Amino acid sequence: MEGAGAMEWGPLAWSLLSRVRQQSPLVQCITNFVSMDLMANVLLSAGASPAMIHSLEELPEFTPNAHALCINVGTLTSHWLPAMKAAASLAVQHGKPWVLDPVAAGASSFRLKACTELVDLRPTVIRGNGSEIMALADATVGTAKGVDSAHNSMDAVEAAKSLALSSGAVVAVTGAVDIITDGHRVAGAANGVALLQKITATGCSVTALIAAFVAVDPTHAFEATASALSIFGVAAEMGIEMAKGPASLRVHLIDSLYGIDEASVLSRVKITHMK
Ligand SMILES: Nc1ncnc2c1ncn2[C@@H]1O[C@H](COP(=O)(O)OP(=O)(O)O)[C@@H](O)[C@H]1O
Ligand SMILES: Cc1ncsc1CCOP(=O)(O)O
Ligand SMILES: [Mg+2]
Repeated sequence: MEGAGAMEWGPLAWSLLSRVRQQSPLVQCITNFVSMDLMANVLLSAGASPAMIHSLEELPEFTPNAHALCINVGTLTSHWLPAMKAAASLAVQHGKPWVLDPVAAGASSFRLKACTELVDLRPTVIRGNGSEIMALADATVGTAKGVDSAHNSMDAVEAAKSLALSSGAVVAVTGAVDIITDGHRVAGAANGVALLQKITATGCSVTALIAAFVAVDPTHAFEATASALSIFGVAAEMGIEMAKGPASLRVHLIDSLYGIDEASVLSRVKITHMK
């Protein structure tokens, strides 16, 4: 697939979503207890095949067969960390893309150290909110507000670029405008609705959606990441037209992602190069 320099973003995002629907990539998710349900349903509604498999004993047989891996430290314990590291290493060893969600990276030194060690295992993409990306880039504890962001995504652009350059990953910062950078290029995806912040695990779920998009085009992680973020935002924009509040938005988000068509993608995707 061509990169976004040679293509419009709308057709590119539609092409990637179509490939997810056709290929139904197997996405292994090692994720927190809060997000498992929504994450699996978001992946299914986009056409991917989720598997929440995290036992250390199963990884050598399972991870090499997955098309992408998503690791999320939301409810991290010392018992889960070895499996996360082993899965990340297996993914890299077998040439599979993997995506890190450093939930509440700055909440404790244990969590920050774990996230830093995972970053050292070379994720393809890191997706977090503004506070998480700033904590990870600066290796600082205490600036976050638990799992929610105390910063705008725009506050974290320089931190994201620096983390991308030091880690080799594409870094995405979500917020009113989602920022995507490989350290050189910066794009902004302006889809989505503010009410997504009132549904737990929407950030986790969009990270898994990024894994599904990267699975079908691993050599264009920057474009795949921007496209996944924008498509998720478009589904939320369509969903909110039918929703009465967070609970019904959750339902309509899943329905909209399942039913989204080419015309909606082409008319609604709002991705722009910022640099
Ligand atoms: N103010 C906002 N306006 C529109 N969309 C938003 C806003 N804040 C967050 N989002 C969207 O909500 C989803 C979750 O992002 P975010 O809340 O930043 O992650 P997290 O749940 O990890 O903190 C993303 O799709 C993001 O684009
Ligand atoms: C509430 C909570 N606590 C630990 S993980 C988690 C879910 C966080 O989900 P998200 O980062 O998508 O808001
Ligand atoms: Mg999060």
